[in-house]
Amino acid sequence: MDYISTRDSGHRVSAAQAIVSGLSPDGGLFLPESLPQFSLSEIETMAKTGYAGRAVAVLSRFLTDFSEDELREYVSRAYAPEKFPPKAVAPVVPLDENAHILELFHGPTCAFKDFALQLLPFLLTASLRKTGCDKTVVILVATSGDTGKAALEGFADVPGAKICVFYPDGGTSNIQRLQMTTQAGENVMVFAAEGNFDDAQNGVKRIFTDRAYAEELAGKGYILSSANSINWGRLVPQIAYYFSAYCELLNAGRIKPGDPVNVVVPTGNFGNILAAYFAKHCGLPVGKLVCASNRNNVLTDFITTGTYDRNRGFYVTTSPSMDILISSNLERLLYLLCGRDDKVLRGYMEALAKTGKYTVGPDVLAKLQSEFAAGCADDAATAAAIRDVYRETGYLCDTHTAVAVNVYRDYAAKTGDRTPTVIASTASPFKFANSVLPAAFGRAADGGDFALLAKLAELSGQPAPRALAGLQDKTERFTAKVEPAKMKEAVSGWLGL
Ligand SMILES: N[C@@H](CCOP(=O)(O)O)C(=O)O
Repeated sequence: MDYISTRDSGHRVSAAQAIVSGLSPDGGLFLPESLPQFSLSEIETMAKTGYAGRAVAVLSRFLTDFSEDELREYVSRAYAPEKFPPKAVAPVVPLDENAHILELFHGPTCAFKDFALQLLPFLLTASLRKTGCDKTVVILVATSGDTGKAALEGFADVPGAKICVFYPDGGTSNIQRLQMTTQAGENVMVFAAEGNFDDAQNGVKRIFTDRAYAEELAGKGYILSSANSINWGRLVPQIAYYFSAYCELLNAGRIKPGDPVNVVVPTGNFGNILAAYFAKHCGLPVGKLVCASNRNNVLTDFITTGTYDRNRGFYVTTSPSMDILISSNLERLLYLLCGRDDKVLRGYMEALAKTGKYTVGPDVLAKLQSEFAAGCADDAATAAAIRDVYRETGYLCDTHTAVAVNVYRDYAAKTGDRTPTVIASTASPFKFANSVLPAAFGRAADGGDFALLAKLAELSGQPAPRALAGLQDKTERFTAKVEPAKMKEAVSGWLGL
């Protein structure tokens, strides 16, 4: 199967080439030329296997230049028992009669990003081989909190790879920051970028599309790639866990084969919900896709009105991984909704770059609204959702998941939709103990990060993940700051150019 750039439908590459490049040189994102279809009986067969079997079944239909044996090996290493709990890689926990939490935070860095970023190093190094590239791959990452650590963990000391992460200075939780700044590995670098996530992401995209810089790097034996969800290799492993969630519901007798489920996703860069959209369009019985945002509610407004307008205040919230106003993956959805018309898509993206806004036509808006619902929750509503869910069910959710629960409850109340629902839980509550502790238990968030972790463990009766509690014994290695305009120079300096 070939992959096509959203900004030039004539630009076709193999899966391996798409994974190596990350972003298309024209600035577009790669998409499969068509979507593989899964029948109900194939989904029922998947339900009889474990997580690895489901992941291989999905990946092999998208990554057709990889053999099933290769994929099986990569998947078994990525989701090995020392990284994810073997019987509960992506468990589904009932919240009430209709709602279920898909827990995606049991990997090494306690966030859903591990599903893709434990696998991407295998996919990327194999893709370099398949494309005959003998250069060292330099992975640039912009993060609002979770991707950065997951990417560092995945790529640390991977031969033939170097990784550099930019996080917004002051824009992540302190635990998220420490996860990154204490990262071990000879091939890793972390910078605090001045400004917000959008500034960091724009800076990284500028570097990717700087052809002269790519040539300069090539001359020194380097090639750039991305571990953000602009890279197709980041997105495709996420499609697998929506199939897995459906299988879990079937196995638990919560649904019958063919029953539709709604999916609610807290999202900033639109990658996680887009993975659910792809699962739906590959044949998974999904009804509504509910897009949940925090106070940075540019996506809520877009889905409600058809106008995407990033000209608004940027807020630092208690769900920092979603503090984003330029949602990269929306470009992929728009391309599909406008019938793969690259000219129309380029028009939207040019308007976004020049004016910070665009409005889609009524046909695109109608298609969008037929599949997506949207809502948002500010920090107070998020805290109230954590408190209510904990009091009602004993379930402790993190701030991002709480945004989704709040939006789901609003959606269900407004529409009366009682379809069985999967709510993606994207991070461990312990990553955000400073917000979760006061919300769930009414305790003041004082005493330092690790005292808060310990208190949350004590009051909830759940152990704090070792990967987080262990941070207190680690030394911070990375303290450098950089202006977004100087990110390229920072990369060059780190590479010793
Ligand atoms: N929420 C992300 C922001 C980057 O998104 P990605 O899906 O492109 O990696 C984060 O936690 O960094």
